[in-house]
Amino acid sequence: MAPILGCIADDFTGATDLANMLVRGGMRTVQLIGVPGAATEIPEADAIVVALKSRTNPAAEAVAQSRESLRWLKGAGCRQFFFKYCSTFDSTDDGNIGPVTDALMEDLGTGVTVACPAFPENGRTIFNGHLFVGTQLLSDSPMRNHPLTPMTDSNLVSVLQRQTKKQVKLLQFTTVDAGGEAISAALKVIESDGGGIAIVDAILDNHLESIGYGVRDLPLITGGSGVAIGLPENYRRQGLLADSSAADRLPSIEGKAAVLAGSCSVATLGQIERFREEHPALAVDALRLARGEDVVGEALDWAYGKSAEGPVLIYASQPAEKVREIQSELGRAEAGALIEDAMAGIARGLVDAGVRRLVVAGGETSGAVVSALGVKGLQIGAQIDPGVPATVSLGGEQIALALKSGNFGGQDFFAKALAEMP
Ligand SMILES: Nc1ncnc2c1ncn2[C@@H]1O[C@H](COP(=O)(O)OP(=O)(O)O)[C@@H](O)[C@H]1O
Ligand SMILES: O=C(O)[C@@H](O)C(=O)COP(=O)(O)O
Repeated sequence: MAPILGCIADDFTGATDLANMLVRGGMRTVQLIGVPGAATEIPEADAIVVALKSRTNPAAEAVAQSRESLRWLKGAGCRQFFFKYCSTFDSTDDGNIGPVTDALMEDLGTGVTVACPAFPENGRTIFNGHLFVGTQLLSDSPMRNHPLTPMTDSNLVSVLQRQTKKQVKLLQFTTVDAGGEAISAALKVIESDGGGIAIVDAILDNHLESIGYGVRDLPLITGGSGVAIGLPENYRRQGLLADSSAADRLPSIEGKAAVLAGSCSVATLGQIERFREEHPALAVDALRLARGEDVVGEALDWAYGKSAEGPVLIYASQPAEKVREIQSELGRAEAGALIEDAMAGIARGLVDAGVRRLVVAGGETSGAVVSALGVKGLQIGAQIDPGVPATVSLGGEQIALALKSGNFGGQDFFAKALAEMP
């Protein structure tokens, strides 16, 4: 049977996060890496998530890749489509959430969609259009210091309106709290009133379930993984999805293990500190990289030397003040790209030396690593922590991978992931 839901994610950890949510709902889900081509086989799955690395690309590139992915997903037979971006709405005033949403709406011939990054399980809630991270407004949270997409405005209606030509409207809490029928009625009113993109308030999972029901007839849904909670039940009700208890089964993978971190989020910095207490750890120095020193070769030699001591950690992550210093010397994008290339080279070297179990922290970092490993797709397994599943690569050498969004995971995430990966 053809897949039901076709998803386009703007980064790799975001893609696994969404896939995790769908698998939890009983949908067999496959993640494809990069824009699928004519020769890409349609996987046997209920949902396909195309993972792009487009979050910080120029908007025109992100739009082109998203459109091409949509074309492929339509060709694969998907009936509903999902554009996944970060639960902290990571973007700049130049894009890419607005331009990609506009293009997908146009290609699907729809005048209305929702934009809902809420993910209460990970502390992201939306009230009166304002995004909260835990108890803080987005603009007061550590996201204001993100190395690539600093978020300094919590009002999502304003943030999105700066990125799109469409009208951005607010679907308020009172409507959401009234349930799925009230939400679909409100969306119909928006549609007949000139259409647009509705930022949708949500505080609890039951709001996301109502939103899931309320968007059952929309061709396109946009948001974080949370808003996917209610979708599998729609498909079951429509007779499209069988009960599937084995949606998260993975093959087991033998081999050495390592952790790579390029995320500078507060959560990742804490996880690094914790892992360092019991495992060998090495910091990658961005300024030495920029001077052309063989930092990658040294890191690999160090890792080979430590391989008898169990899993090693190699990280570029630094606290915000240090990142600012490095960026003022190298440039924001340049520093990011330089470090991503280095982490990719280290991952390649580690896998060549027999590593088969890899935890990667950071969305952009995961994109760089997975691309360098030539991984074409990921089979999605059980959740390790909210938003992060275990996965196994598809095609070529099988590698167990846990791709962790910078902000996600408990303090012992790295050790927990290595213990729970297949
Ligand atoms: N020490 C550093 N200085 C500057 N930039 C860094 C440093 N360490 C990592 N980066 C860059 O910061 C970005 C982090 O983004 P990402 O990997 O998506 O993490 P997150 O998931 O926390 O957003 C990457 O481009 C990475 O290369
Ligand atoms: O929605 C989320 O928060 C994540 O799925 C996500 O997109 C992660 O992005 P990074 O923080 O850049 O890893």
